[in-house]
Amino acid sequence: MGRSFDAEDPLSAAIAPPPDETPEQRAAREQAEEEARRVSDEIDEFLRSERNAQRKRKPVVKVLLLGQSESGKSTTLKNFQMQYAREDWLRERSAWRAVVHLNLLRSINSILDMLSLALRAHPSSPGASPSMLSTPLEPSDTATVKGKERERSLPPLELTEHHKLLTLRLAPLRNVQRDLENRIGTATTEPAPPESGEALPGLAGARRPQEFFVRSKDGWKEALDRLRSSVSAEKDGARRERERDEAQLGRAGEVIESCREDMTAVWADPVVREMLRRKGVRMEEAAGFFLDDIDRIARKVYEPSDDDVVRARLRTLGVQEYRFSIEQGHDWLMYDVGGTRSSRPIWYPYFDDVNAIIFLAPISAFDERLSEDPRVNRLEDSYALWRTLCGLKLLQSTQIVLFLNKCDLLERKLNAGVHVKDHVPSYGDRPNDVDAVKKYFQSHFKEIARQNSPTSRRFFVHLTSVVDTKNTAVTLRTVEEGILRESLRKADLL
Ligand SMILES: Nc1nc2c(ncn2[C@@H]2O[C@H](COP(=O)(O)OP(=O)(O)OP(=O)(O)O)[C@@H](O)[C@H]2O)c(=O)[nH]1
Ligand SMILES: [Mg+2]
Repeated sequence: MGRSFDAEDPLSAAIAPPPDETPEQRAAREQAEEEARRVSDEIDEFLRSERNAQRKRKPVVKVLLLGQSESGKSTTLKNFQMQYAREDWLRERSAWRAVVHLNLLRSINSILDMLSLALRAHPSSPGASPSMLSTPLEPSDTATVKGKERERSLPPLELTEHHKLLTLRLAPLRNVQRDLENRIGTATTEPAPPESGEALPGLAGARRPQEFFVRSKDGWKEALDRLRSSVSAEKDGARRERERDEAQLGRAGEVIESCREDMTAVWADPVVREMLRRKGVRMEEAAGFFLDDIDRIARKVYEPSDDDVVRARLRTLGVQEYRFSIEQGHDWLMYDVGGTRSSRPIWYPYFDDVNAIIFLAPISAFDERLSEDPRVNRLEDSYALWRTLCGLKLLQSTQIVLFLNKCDLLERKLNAGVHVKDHVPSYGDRPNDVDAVKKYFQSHFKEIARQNSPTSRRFFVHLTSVVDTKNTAVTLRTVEEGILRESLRKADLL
């Protein structure tokens, strides 16, 4: 098929065939033009069907996960991901190896810190001074530290040369921890307490839009990407960097494996356990607890299981956004935010158009303090946040689902002899058993919602342990159906 060209028109002139075109050249040109037209038609058709599909698509359901730091937001998101985005989950799973190893090293090194200090203060150790006993190192995570006074009046710990040897042999783990922290990034370190006395009280006073920033670059999603070998492989420089990183991770794995037996020995040692007991340190309750799994995970070839990934701790900085396709073609956008006080101002811009909020309050934290502000009780902080959210006019028609989380830790704590009324005076003489405590906290949150909501709203609550993936799957299914029904109702689609 030929084409006519207008010699006056500069564009026609520019694309006109050469005047001395042979019949073969002309046939080839026409064939190429035909092919180009076919491709162009295909593109047009593709764009048309995409536009139609967009029009037919059901509305995106937006869900925001809120709660203080370590309340379990990212863990809840992992449960969603495991259930609804299985492929992504499997692709990412082995990248969690370094995070699990880091969690383990932080626990072991904090025990070694305490052990070294106790060894120096031990009466048989040369150069020991009684003053050393009064300045024990705090563990690096949120394990509770209590009973320092009681510790001083007890007989000395039966520390031996064997303990000293163990601390020496495990010394290389400090460098490995540092390397892994550098490798994974700032999401691995907990925030420092505020320097001045004025911390952000809940959300109040934090509404300063000019401070809005998203540092998702540093969040756990990106930290994982840095650990995933397939990322940035295309450029030479990036490939060299990746190979160097992989070699570094490989070396870390070797050192960890070579220390496996000694780590097991430290954690199983009765004197070490007694030392922790005297200090009131309950490692089992700290985030990222893997000390009971040393034999399985302190290996170079270790592959994290689903449960390991759910239990691994990497804090969120900024806002992480995830899209899931949940049944019937509904897309869900979930936002996971950082929960520390300084992260909270960045929650506001997301309140405008979310369909639902899942608010997590870790009820086991009734005897703990915020790591970013040790003056504040964690349960009180959750109450304050809940009060603020329930009272916001902007959210008055947003569905809020409350997860009273970490029920497993609550039970463990009560069984260990911790009394709620020692930390929550209003608990009074109610029984110190798990059902009574859950009921009490639940009614307290319900009452806050009732008193502070601008208009009456239904109280949706779930008692959860989101590290228990089986039960959480059932909870999420109920939550998902409820949120979907509510958002369809609002969009007049039901
Ligand atoms: N035992 C137990 N551990 C939990 C539970 N929920 C979360 N965790 C653990 O608590 C730690 C903190 O959980 P995350 O989900 O990282 O907390 P987060 O709310 O995302 O914290 P930020 O990112 O700092 O705001 C992780 O090690 C989790 O495995 C629970 O119900 N029970
Ligand atoms: Mg998080």
